[in-house]
Amino acid sequence: MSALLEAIDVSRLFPVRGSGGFLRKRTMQAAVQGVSVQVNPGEVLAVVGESGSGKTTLGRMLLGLTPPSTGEVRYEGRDLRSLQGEDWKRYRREVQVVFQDTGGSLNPRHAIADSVAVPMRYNRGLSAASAAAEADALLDQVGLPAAQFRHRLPHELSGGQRQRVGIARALASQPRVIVADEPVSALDVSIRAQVLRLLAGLQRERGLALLFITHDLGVVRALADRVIVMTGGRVVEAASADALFADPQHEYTRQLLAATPVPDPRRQLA
Ligand SMILES: Nc1ncnc2c1ncn2[C@@H]1O[C@H](COP(=O)(O)OP(=O)(O)OP(=O)(O)O)[C@@H](O)[C@H]1O
Repeated sequence: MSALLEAIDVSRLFPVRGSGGFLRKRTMQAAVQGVSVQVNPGEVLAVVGESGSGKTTLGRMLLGLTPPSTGEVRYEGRDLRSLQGEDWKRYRREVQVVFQDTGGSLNPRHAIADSVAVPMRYNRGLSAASAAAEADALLDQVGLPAAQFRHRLPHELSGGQRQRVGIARALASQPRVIVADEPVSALDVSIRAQVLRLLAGLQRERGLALLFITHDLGVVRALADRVIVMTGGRVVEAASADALFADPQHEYTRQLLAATPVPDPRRQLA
């Protein structure tokens, strides 16, 4: 199977901050070093590792938000740097993101139905009326009945509801890939499973590829087909989820598994 989205030997350097917050000239630190990863159509690939291991930086490179210092990112086999005009727009439309805190990316003065309709109009050229109808249908699908929710403002929603809007907004562009960066970590434990179940259901129904960034191995076990494990900006293990949990190969993965109780996946999403 050929990869839909891939990083080939990417590294990303950032300037190191001195203790006073000053940028020390020419002192650079690699957030990601020599990482290759393939996201195949329709699969759930989890990127797991402790805080600071480079997961978000890798996700941002795949999203075209942070350019790699070296190496390349390809969509459908083409280097992002070579994409122009319609090809670039199509990539931006087909590869969407769900952040940890969607609230911050929603316009506080826009009704949520408008936030969902905007990408339909601008990315897909729908008329205002078609976008409004489709936005209503999407809100229904993510568990926010449109009749009740369409006119609400972001601050009138709970964190879990805002995250549902974030998912609807990502889907509004009819993506083929969603990069979800810790999408439930900021939510109350009690509602994490609901939002995860929603994401997993939509991924399956729509055959989306999902790159799921998390430090939560329970989530990995419940959702992922494949897993890559990062530490210190490098990938130390890549395996199917089943193989990773049954027979971790790398010492770091074994430590991660030993440090975290991983509940039965059936209970996570049941
Ligand atoms: N814009 C930036 N400028 C400077 N350093 C950065 C920047 N972005 C990331 N870093 C550094 O790169 C390293 C990796 O960060 P990154 O956010 O990718 O890790 P992470 O695994 O996603 O961590 P977390 O789970 O805490 O978000 C960290 O040391 C971080 O401080």
